[in-house]
Amino acid sequence: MFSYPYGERRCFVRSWKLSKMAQLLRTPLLSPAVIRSASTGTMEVKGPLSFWAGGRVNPLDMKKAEPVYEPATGRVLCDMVPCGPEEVDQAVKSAHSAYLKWSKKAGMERARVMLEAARIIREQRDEIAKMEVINNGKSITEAQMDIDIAWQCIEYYAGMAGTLSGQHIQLPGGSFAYTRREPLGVCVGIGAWNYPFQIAAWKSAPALACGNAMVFKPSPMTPVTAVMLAEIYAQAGVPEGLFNVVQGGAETGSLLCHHPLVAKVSFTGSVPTGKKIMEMSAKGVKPVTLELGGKSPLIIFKDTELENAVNGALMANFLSQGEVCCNGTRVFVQREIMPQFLEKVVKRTKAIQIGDPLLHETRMGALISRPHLERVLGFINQAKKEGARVLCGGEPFVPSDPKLKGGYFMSPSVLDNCTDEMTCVKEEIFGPVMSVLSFDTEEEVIERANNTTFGLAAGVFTRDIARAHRVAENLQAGTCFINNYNISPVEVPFGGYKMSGFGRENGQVTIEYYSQLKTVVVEMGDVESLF
Ligand SMILES: NC(=O)C1=CN([C@@H]2O[C@H](COP(=O)(O)OP(=O)(O)OC[C@H]3O[C@@H](n4cnc5c(N)ncnc54)[C@H](O)[C@@H]3O)[C@@H](O)[C@H]2O)C=CC1
Ligand SMILES: C[N+](C)(C)CCCC(=O)O
Repeated sequence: MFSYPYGERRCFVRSWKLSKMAQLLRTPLLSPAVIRSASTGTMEVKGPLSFWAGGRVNPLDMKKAEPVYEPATGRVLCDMVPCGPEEVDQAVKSAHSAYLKWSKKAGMERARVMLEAARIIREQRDEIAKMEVINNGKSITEAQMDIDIAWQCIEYYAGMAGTLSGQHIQLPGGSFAYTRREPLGVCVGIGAWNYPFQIAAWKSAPALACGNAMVFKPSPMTPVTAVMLAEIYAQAGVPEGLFNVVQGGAETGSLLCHHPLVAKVSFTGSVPTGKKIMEMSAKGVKPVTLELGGKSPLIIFKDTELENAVNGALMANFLSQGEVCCNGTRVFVQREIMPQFLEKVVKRTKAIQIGDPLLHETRMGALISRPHLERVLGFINQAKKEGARVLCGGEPFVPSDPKLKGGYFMSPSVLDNCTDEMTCVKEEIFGPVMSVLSFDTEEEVIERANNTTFGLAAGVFTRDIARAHRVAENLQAGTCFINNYNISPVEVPFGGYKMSGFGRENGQVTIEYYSQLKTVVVEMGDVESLF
């Protein structure tokens, strides 16, 4: 079992040594001009990618550096140097001292700084989106939407910071009680690689609005843009240490979960890791938010407006090369309209332009890594063996542009003839693979849709409003879309049922996951003692 290795005094000595050794860099990682002049295959990111105490820092042991790849070309983009126990301790301590200052500010004071951060993101939106594309492989059009959602999220919670308040409760004899909504302290965010900047914003915005500080660990595959967010918060005027980035993988993540000064962990990623996060956090009785995977159903009834349903199915499956946790990958189509639906959906899928993700006409970029691409292609092979029919795609794709030859591309796929028992229908593939299943009745499809351990999202397409709401009521999922799919306004709570996790991100309710309630009881009379 892991136990935190440092006592307070030793920790101080080590911290001092580390701060002497570590060079705190306050210059931005990348200037907007450098990013603007970059194109696919040209970018190199140099210098420290971790950030605490208001500047970028390199971990002590540079020998542990791991290469980070540009998915569209397969080139090395930068090195990711994981943080060990000493660096994690430094970052958490820097967050804690910032928390002591930030939590004493009025909500409106916090709001002003957060609005400035949102403004800077808006101003630098195209550059951040470009870096996201180079590091993640998704298309620039999508990355720009992701960055827009990120600043909107910070703006939304800035607006909420000034509204945080308690209750006044009248008690007998003029006595009363009141409640205070207080921050938790240092919150940890652990992110996945599919929405690197957006996940950092979804976690930090409500945390900071409530008066907390955050230490964020991005996925080791996408370390770049979280540091840009840290620089933006610093530029906006947060206290030094309020939003920190530590780089690393499982080991660094586990150090964060065990650190005694950490009050809460918010995690986005796979179910197996989510379980480990919960176990580790349980040792310190720390609350967790878990945003895990899914195998969401999308149900299309025969009375639907078919063009919209086809658009919905494409949006439900092919955003970010299918690497989206809430994707509606089990598409149930009512038998009578199956031929028309398949004809249209296959035609549209074949027309998806795959290629250089920095080009505006590209609609699908590269998957995150070579092993992940192979894993997704493995699911297609397995599906064929189990009797599914590949109507299109499902093959490695080599773009004509020579610089993209080493990229991790594949053609988006539609699988027909699927049954509920097939691996492609049961397991999260996390790639551009749509499995289509037919159904006859509403009752039957609800039962089949719910027959999964996941419960992140679901969708229904129909013109019958009573049916739409009845189906939404009966689907076991944290989000149900009616006549659309995968839109994510920041005002709307997002999170899972069943093994897709718990806790919510976005919306008003998330304030409750980043704050705690204190009750203050005030006696106005004399104390009546029983003794
Ligand atoms: N819900 C979602 O949005 C996502 C779901 N996934 C699912 O997970 C699969 C694997 O993707 P990964 O990035 O490998 O997900 P993962 O769950 O392994 O990693 C997510 C994050 O957790 C960290 N982590 C891993 N092990 C940890 C540990 N023991 N303690 C603390 N932190 C730890 C990782 O470094 C990363 O930052 C995907 O193929 C997909 O099925 C992946 C990304 C996002
Ligand atoms: C933005 N949205 C709704 C398409 C996906 C966000 C959830 C995730 O991290 O996969």
